Amino acid sequence: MLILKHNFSFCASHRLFNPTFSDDKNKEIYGKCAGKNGHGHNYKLEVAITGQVDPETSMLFNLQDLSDIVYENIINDVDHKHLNFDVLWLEGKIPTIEIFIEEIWKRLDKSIVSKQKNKLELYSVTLWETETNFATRLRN
Ligand SMILES: Nc1nc2c(c(=O)[nH]1)N=C([C@H](O)[C@H](O)COP(=O)(O)OP(=O)(O)OP(=O)(O)O)CN2
Repeated sequence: MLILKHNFSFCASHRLFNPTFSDDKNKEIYGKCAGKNGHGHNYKLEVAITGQVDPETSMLFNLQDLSDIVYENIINDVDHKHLNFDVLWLEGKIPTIEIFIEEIWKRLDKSIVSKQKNKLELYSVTLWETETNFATRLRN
């Protein structure tokens, strides 16, 4: 099995805050991440795809095309944005790494499947919020 990967980075701010909780409860659950004006992260994103290598092109998928898909569907929407206010597809959600990566997965899975050839499919998405806090979403 071959997995082809491309890495991306972007900057965004967010606030971990549940509007149905009191300020004290938000502070208790999210700690400093509940701060009124939010805080920023230098996010890193790894996108991995799998499929068969096309014998004519010797490529599983052109990495430039993968990069274009990720920019169009994710990076252009979130880079230098506040995730709680500026991103339509995160509206009404608490932008924890768990929720953020799931929404990224859904968008990329849809766009990669729609260009499917050679059994191409999204294999995994890994999102780093900090050097030490990160999550991986694998296909179920
Ligand atoms: N389950 C989750 N826990 C936490 C999330 C999350 O999205 N899901 N997010 C955060 C904060 O947004 C952020 O990641 C924490 O940053 P920081 O405290 O700076 O964390 P570091 O590990 O980089 O720094 P330490 O110095 O090691 O604390 C928190 N939790």
